[in-house]
Amino acid sequence: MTAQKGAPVKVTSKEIAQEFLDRYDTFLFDCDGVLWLGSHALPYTQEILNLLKRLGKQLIFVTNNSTKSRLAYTKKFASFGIDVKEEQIFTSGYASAVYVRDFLKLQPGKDKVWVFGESGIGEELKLMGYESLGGTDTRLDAPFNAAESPFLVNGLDNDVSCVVAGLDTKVNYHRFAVTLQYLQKESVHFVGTNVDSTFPQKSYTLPGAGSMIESLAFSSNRRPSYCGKPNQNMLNSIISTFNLDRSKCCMVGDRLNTDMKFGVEGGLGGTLLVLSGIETEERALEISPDYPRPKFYIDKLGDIYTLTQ
Ligand SMILES: C[C@H](OP(=O)(O)O)C(=O)O
Ligand SMILES: [Mg+2]
Repeated sequence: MTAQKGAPVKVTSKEIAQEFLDRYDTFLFDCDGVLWLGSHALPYTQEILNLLKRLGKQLIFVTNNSTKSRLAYTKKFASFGIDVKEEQIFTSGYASAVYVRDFLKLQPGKDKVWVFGESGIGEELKLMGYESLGGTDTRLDAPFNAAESPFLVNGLDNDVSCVVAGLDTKVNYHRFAVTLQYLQKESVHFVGTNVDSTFPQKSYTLPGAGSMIESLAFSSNRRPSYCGKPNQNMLNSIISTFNLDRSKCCMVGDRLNTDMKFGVEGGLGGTLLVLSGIETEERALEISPDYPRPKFYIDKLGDIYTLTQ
């Protein structure tokens, strides 16, 4: 891993903030912990994004949160008064559906996908022509009983060729039990949306997708192919889609082992760690073999707006 040369620089003055803005043409933004915490927008999120638009910067949003589709995320942005097009948004659910289509090359109309997760996964798969089972099916909310589960009493669906697992805030033993049956079939691929151990909210840090996917990995004794950050397939497709100059791009995120690793391993011109989500200043400054240090860091993204006005 290419370590970020030199100690991270904290953005605390107008001069540093302006120099930071002038360096890059494109900003790739993580969402949870950077722009918002759950349903609460972080301070000056709308203002800083509008400032960047006025400066002619390109904005791309890259979230490991697979619970919503790209289209659903445009509605979340709109609820905060921010106009974002679907094409600007990349989720780990979308990256997983691309992996199913382009890497596993499953056949729509023939190969089905069992989903452990929320609507964002099934909706992206559906847009690519795949039928998915499980996911938000409310029959999974019932307490698990092997003799009564509609997913087991008639046997597993033999057309299921892949499991895609992500964050599921309605997680229960029924979902784990049926998903494990599919994972016990060697012919069924195991795809994980993202490795995040936790999920930042306004007042709490909650279990993240990785904590659920790793539970499935442990019980099935199988390793998932993770598709979200820091997987470089997602960054490579973003770079080629928008024909970007990596040296003029900056990744902005709140997590060292996903967002900062994604940017540094992707050879981007810079990284900005925000301390409004998962990480602390101590962790931003420590040298670790597991993740790179950011080039810049800041208490919260909106400080760039307040420092430069
Ligand atoms: C935390 C992560 O989302 P992100 O921070 O990548 O938007 C997730 O929701 O699992
Ligand atoms: Mg985040």
